[in-house]
Amino acid sequence: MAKALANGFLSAGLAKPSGMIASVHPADKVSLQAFQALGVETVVQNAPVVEQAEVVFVSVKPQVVPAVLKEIKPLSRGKLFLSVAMGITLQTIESSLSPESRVIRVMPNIPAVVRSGCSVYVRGSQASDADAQITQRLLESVGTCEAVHESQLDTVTALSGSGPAYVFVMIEALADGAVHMGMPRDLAYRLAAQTVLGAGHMARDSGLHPGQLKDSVTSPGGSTAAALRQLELSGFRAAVAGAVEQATLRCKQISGQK
Ligand SMILES: NC(=O)C1=CN([C@@H]2O[C@H](COP(=O)(O)OP(=O)(O)OC[C@H]3O[C@@H](n4cnc5c(N)ncnc54)[C@H](O)[C@@H]3O)[C@@H](O)[C@H]2O)C=CC1
Ligand SMILES: O=C(O)[C@@H]1CCC=N1
Repeated sequence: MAKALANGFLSAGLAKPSGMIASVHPADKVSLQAFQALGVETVVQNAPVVEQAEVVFVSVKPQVVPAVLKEIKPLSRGKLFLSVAMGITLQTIESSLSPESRVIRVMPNIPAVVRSGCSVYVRGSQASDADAQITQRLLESVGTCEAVHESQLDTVTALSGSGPAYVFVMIEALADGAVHMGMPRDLAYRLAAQTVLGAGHMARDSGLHPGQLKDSVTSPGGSTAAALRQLELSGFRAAVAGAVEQATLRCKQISGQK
């Protein structure tokens, strides 16, 4: 996620490679090379990052967050931390860093890499209006960004944080169906991806309910109606809604709420 954000900030012209520094696990050569390819200084300790940066993204796996916060606590005074870790609460982060640090929880998503992400954020107890503005500005440069209450964050994670994965599976499945019917795979992926993009655009911008948009595609007695019947028989809606529910529960499990 950090690489996607860095890439997005650079494409947006909001930051220069010389203005960023990234730390990676010493064994993680893939991340090392990815940040280096962006021209960003990359180190294998966290201290130089916290010492040099004013805004520090915490973008390690939730299980690694406690050890990283413990390590950087002595350096954290006066810094703004933006944590993208799922399931790690503001209370946990704030109590693990200097009381004079400021924390904001952010839930971005991976399309930030192409500046089509969507993010939400929640201000910690010490974060100022200026910190919220910095967060908003950074994340709006790579997509949409809005403030939410922390009680929404697990469900946001399950919907828009993880959501691109569900959509990628759908694109694969759409293409698989077309390939099964004899279409070349590259054409199938192009059409599937553009179909999702176009439908998403309409769902976002038309002001119409998704059900109305669905109806506009569904000619009486036609192919879409036949396809939709098959989706309903296969439990498509329940499968997708269930995925969001399961992901939310996993976030709560990680944060110790369940
Ligand atoms: N991948 C996604 O689409 C999204 C991920 N997130 C959050 O982002 C965080 C990172 O997830 P991913 O990027 O998917 O995982 P990842 O495994 O791709 O990245 C983790 C990064 O942490 C680094 N790392 C590991 N141990 C470290 C340590 N001790 N000190 C410094 N760096 C260390 C690794 O080198 C790697 O670059 C997670 O907390 C996740 O919940 C949030 C939204 C979306
Ligand atoms: O799978 C995960 O845990 C993270 C959180 C949201 C997207 N990826």
